[in-house]
Amino acid sequence: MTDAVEFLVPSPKKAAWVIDVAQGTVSWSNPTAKNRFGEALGVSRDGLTYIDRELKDDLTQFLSQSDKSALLCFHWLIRDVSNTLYRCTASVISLGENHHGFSVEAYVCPTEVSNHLPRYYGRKSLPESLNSLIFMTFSCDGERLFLSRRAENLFPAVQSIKDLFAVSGAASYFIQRVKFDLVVQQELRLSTSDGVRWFKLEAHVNPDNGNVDLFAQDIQEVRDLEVELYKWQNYDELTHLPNRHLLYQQLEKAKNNATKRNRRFGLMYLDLDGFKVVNDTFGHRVGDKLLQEVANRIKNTIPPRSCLYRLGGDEFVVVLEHIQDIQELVDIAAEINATCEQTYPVSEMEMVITASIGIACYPEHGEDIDSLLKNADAAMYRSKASAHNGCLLYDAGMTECYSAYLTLGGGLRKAIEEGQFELYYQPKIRSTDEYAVGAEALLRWHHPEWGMIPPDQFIPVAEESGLILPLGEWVIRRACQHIQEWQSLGLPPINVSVNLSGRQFLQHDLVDIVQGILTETKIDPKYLELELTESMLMSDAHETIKKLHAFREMGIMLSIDDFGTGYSSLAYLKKFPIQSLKIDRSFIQDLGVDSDDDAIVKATIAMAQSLNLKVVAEGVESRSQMNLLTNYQCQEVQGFLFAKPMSSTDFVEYLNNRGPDLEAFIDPETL
Ligand SMILES: Nc1nc2c(ncn2[C@@H]2O[C@H](COP(=O)(O)O[C@H]3[C@@H](O)[C@H](n4cnc5c(=O)[nH]c(N)nc54)O[C@@H]3COP(=O)(O)O)[C@@H](O)[C@H]2O)c(=O)[nH]1
Repeated sequence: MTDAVEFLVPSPKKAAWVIDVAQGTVSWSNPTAKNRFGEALGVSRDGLTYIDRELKDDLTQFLSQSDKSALLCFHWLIRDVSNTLYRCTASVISLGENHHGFSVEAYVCPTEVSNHLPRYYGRKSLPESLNSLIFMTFSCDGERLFLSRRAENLFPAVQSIKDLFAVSGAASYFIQRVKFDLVVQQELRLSTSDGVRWFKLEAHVNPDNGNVDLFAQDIQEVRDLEVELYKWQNYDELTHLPNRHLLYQQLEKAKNNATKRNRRFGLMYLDLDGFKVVNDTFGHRVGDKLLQEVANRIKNTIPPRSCLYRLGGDEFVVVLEHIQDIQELVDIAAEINATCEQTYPVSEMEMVITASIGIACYPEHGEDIDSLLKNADAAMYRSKASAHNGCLLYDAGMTECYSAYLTLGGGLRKAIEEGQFELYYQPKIRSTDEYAVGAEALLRWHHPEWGMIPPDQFIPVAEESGLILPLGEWVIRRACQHIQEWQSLGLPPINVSVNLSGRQFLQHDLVDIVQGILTETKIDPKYLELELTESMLMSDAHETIKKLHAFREMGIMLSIDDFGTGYSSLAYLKKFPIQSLKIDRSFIQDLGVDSDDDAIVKATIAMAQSLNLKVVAEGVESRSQMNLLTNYQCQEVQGFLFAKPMSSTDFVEYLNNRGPDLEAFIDPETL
């Protein structure tokens, strides 16, 4: 190696070699070049490394045409042993008298550049392909020397390299790095004539003249896609709230902070009460709108520095850091409950929805994220089971109860197959003579291990899983079989009502199923009554009315259950072919105590009578309630004052004692 060559080689880390053009050989190469490029430098023969024939011809031609005293460069592409593309920059050097060669260095080459870079660009005008790239040259002081056509269009006002950058701090840092490292790749925001955009920059200091060659690749679209992808992975599309993925990340951070600083943080699990019914009856569009409204309301209720997440469906989680004591969490949850239950104007309706909340606090209720979430969920479930629109703080006893809930779904399927269900009957009492003139069929599950499970607990699970369809069909069939059995025992033929669930009512072949059961059990349809809820009627009104008329044409009685708790008004009910309505027991509870309830009950009875509807009051527990209802001219009552729900056998006995005389029997349809 000559002294000149040694002087030219900048750093042992950089691949560098020398080409003797006349011989067509690599006359010297440093270890980096040998290791990195191996045979790509040239083919070894007789102790010499011969360069590619075509390259030799090009270099020879280049030498013959150029002024060898000028610092000219020649460029070509080469791949290293791992197939990475490099750009070779060769400068003319003297290898002796009238004997010239090239000193070569290689730089990693961005793919886009590699596709366009011509074999030679020296100092001649840039070829078309390079003009379509964003390529710029600046002097070592940062002054603009050259801009390709595309760069010119994007950065027309650029005089100095600094003018390119959207953030001046980023400019100084980038320029410093280029001066120090000579080759820099970085993604930065540049100010273009189209506004600020993201670019991938690759800058090289040209070893021949110290100028900075800058290739820029517009990656704004890639960045936009990355942002979209991030949003898609971490945010809920409907409510724009962060999702489960971000929740786990924040919980980990909250836990680490709390552990380090010996602090608490709280977690609330929220689930909307009866949201499924809203979806089933009003459709998903209304359901979605309601979810957005609820999410906004909760977000505006929780304190700053807490965050609301949507887990999916109607489930939300609130994470509250910097909590002083657990009572603070309970107070915030109560506040959420209070704001949630205010009406929501959705699709020209005033909708009501409440939330059940379970609370867990770190570290008291779990030392890891999964346990905390599980325990808050268990508390939420417990809260929902005891009353809607409530909140409960986790305690250890809830876990057992919760696992029972989770296994209910699997148990239900088996229970249907193994006949663990039974229908109980609660009499409906005629106010004038207090005889039982009807009954409501109420489902009971005798679980082999857990004993009697109340319907409030398993009906929602059955709805969720779809098992309500076979179960609901079983209920109608069993009730009709009992009606038939009781009549064959010579008892007065009374009317029996069966509860329909929302999902069951939407079943497309429900009318056919009921018709099939009536044919099978041979009972007169007028003794069967279907109890619907207000929300069921609000769904697809046209389909609903069609279905209700089909039932009426069959002779089946129709009634509205839990009247007053839903969305409809008596005037609205006029549209439907129903015969009776049942005032919800929440209005009966405080009769004679809360004058508002008295007023509502009185007005409902009066209006129902004017519409020719029979009124049944449910949940009558005391004589004073009964007296008031009789005064208000309520035709029928149902409640523990007279009888709790009982098995069919007990009901037969009850009817024998309390049922109307056959001779004095009044046909329910005439009531
Ligand atoms: N889709 C179906 N739903 C059903 C079916 N069977 C029952 N259910 C629904 O489950 C809810 C709870 O029912 P249950 O535990 O049977 O409670 C009923 C009565 O026991 C109770 N009741 C009656 N009188 C009183 C009283 O004086 N006080 C008091 N605290 N409770 C009383 O009310 C329930 C009957 O309510 P309702 O149906 O609104 O008339 C309940 O919503 C059932 O509808 C089924 O087969 N399918």
